[in-house]
Amino acid sequence: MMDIRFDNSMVHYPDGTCALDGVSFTVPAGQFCVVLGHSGAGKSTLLRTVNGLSAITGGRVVVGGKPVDRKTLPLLRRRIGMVHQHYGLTARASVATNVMAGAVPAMPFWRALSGFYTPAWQDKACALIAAVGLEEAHLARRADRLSGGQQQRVGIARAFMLDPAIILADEPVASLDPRLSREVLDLLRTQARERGATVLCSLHQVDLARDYADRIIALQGGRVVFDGPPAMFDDYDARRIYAKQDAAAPVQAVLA
Ligand SMILES: Nc1ncnc2c1ncn2[C@@H]1O[C@H](COP(=O)(O)OP(=O)(O)OP(=O)(O)O)[C@@H](O)[C@H]1O
Repeated sequence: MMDIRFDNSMVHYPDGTCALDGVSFTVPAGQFCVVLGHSGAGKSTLLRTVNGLSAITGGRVVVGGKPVDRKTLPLLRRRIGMVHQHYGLTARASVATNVMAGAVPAMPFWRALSGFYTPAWQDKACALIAAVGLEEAHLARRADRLSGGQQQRVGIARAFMLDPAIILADEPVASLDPRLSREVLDLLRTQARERGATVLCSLHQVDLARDYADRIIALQGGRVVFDGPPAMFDDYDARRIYAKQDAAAPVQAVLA
């Protein structure tokens, strides 16, 4: 179990864009924390500071008591699973191979290169594929032959291959319809709870955030403008964070 602490964290990209402007909050171990905000608010950047894909330019990000830096990152990355908006699967590889690929960070380089997975990894992948609700018949199917919802199930299984303490899910349901979005978020939350993982999940749908989050963080212009339980996140807050981008759109469109 690991917590994540943002301590006045800043990210200025080399072109001068300030994507995170002094963010401070702590995600306790085991929490399902949803990050909301309009496009460009800094959600992806926030998530990516946790596994070092975006380098902080000020403040600190502390994971499980250790600051994220060049020294801690190699080991830390093995404790972090990622779920992507577009699933991030190898299209022509099988479901089983895609899930086993989640073990690559813990494998010797030559093994990863040759794609040689030990029986233990194969068993683990099978168990995870079953846990995310995919039938055995799917094991050998090509990833790109699956529906979007099934592909994201594969993405979730892969993310749990190394028993991560943390899951970073960057808009995991943005490419799915509302029914599948709920199924996938249900699955992600259940798996994270059962396995004791802390989740930082960016979403743009307010209704989903309200239903699935233990806690909502809303970002605007790289700053935290809301931090609290879903029940406290009211329509006023939703209007406020989406006001800029959706000034011309009815609020209901965002809340629907
Ligand atoms: N590599 C980069 N170089 C320069 N600016 C960047 C880079 N990545 C992101 N940005 C900028 O930083 C700001 C925050 O971007 P970020 O992707 O974190 O936001 P977001 O809330 O995840 O948006 P979206 O929902 O569209 O993915 C935006 O202004 C974006 O244009």
